[in-house]
Parts: sequence; C-alpha cells; structure tokens
Amino acid sequence: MSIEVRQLSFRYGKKAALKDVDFSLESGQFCALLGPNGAGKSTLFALLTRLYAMQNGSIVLNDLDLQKHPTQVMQQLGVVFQQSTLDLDLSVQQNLAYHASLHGLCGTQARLRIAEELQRMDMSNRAHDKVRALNGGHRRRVEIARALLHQPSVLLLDEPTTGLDPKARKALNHYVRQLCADTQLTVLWATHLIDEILPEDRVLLIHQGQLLSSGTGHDLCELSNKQHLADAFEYLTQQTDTAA
Ligand SMILES: Nc1ncnc2c1ncn2[C@@H]1O[C@H](COP(=O)(O)OP(=O)(O)OP(=O)(O)O)[C@@H](O)[C@H]1O
Repeated sequence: MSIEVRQLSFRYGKKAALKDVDFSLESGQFCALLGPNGAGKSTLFALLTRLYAMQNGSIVLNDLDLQKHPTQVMQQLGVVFQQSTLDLDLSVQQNLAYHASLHGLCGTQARLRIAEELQRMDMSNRAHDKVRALNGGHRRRVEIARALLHQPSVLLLDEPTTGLDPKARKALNHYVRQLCADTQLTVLWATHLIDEILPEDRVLLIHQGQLLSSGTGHDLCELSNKQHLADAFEYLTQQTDTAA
C-alpha cells in the first residue's frame, strides 16, 4: 500500500473543509482527485505535504505515519503545487540545481539526476534556457522533473494543467501517465476537469469536503446510472448540494 488516509478532517475555524476522508492508493497507481472548486483538494494536499498541521485522522505513506516520521515521509513525496514556484530569471538547470541542493544532492550526483529527469521529460535541450523563455506546458514539465529529483515514490499534482491550452493539457496528462506506467510511481492528480480522466482510472470524487466515491470512472457512472463521466460527476455533486 502506498498511501493510506484515515478519518481525515480539517476545519478553517468553523468552516469544515474535509470531513472524515478515507482512502488508500496502491503503489504505481494513477489516481485522479476530482472535485469542483472549493471541494477540499488543496486542503488535502496541504495536509499530505505538512503545510498544515493535522487536526484529526491519520496519513500513512509506505507504512510510515506522517505525524511520527515526518522527515522520512516527506522524502517519499514529490509535489507540484497549483501555482508555479519556478524562478523565471534562472535557467532550467539552475532552478533544478537549487532544488536538488535542498534535498542534499550536490555536484556530479545532482547533475546526473537533473540530466535524467530532463531527459525523461523530453526537456534536455532546454536545460540552459531561462524559465521565462519556456511556454506553460514546458514550465510544468520542469516542475515535474524538479519534484522527481529526489526519487520519491509518490507524486502529488494539484491542478497541474491550470493555465495551459487544451493541447498542452493533454500532453502533460499523457506524460504523467507514461511516467506512472514506466516507473512504479504513485500519482495523485487533482483536477476539476473531466477530460483529464479516463473511465478506467481510479477516481476519488470529493465535494464539500466529503469523499463521495473512490472507485474507477466506470464505477462512478454505474453508481449514478449515467453513461458518461461528466454526467455522473454533475449528478453526484448536485445530489450532495441538494442534501446539504
Ligand atoms: N485559508 C482558508 N480560510 C478559510 N477557508 C478556506 C481557506 N482555504 C480554503 N478554505 C475553504 O475550504 C474549502 C476547501 O478549499 P480548497 O482550497 O481545499 O478546495 P479546492 O478543491 O482545492 O478548490 P480549488 O479548485 O478552488 O483550488 C473551500 O470552501 C474554501 O473556501
């Protein structure tokens, strides 16, 4: 088991952002975290990455409890946040070298890891370009390469296609799926866009802080008696709105 989240709840003051969220992911699985704006996706990521202190529940990654073994767990995690955090005026190589040094990778070791990840992302020929010169899709690829430098077993991506055009969105989605298939990386891909999800994908459907379903896209359709994922998503989220 790669990630186990149990009874995870979180409040911003009186506002409940996550309510008893429970799920587990197998190693090497591509899983979509699907939810409309305000569903609780970023809050979940902030808890998984220790940006926020946990209030209730538990998070276990590769059998290590996040609260008991924070350093070891963070070494297993790679993260691409919703907002880009690359320095536009540094080159791709410089951005990656800085991040590598934060993970204790220096000199030849860092250069090797950077070269490997840029090659995997098909970005080797852009290593010495300033990030400012890259288009949005390529910047995202650099962020993924950066997140993988320390060879984590789990990659979290929070709405990674924000601001990309449809072609770049599709390409990035394809890259990450390929990565998942080629390595044993576990991927949690947060999105509110149905077209980034395949019917056979594992999908965690979250709405108003509650996990509504955790099967495949096909299961979602069956659960809601709809043929298409988009209709199932609309139906299930509307049902919760009506019940609230
Ligand atoms: N700092 C905060 N203070 C108070 N409420 C917050 C705060 N951050 C988020 N919320 C609320 O918590 C809920 C969950 O927000 P969150 O950002 O986790 O959702 P999301 O699914 O990531 O949405 P988006 O797709 O818009 O990023 C929302 O109702 C949001 O308004």
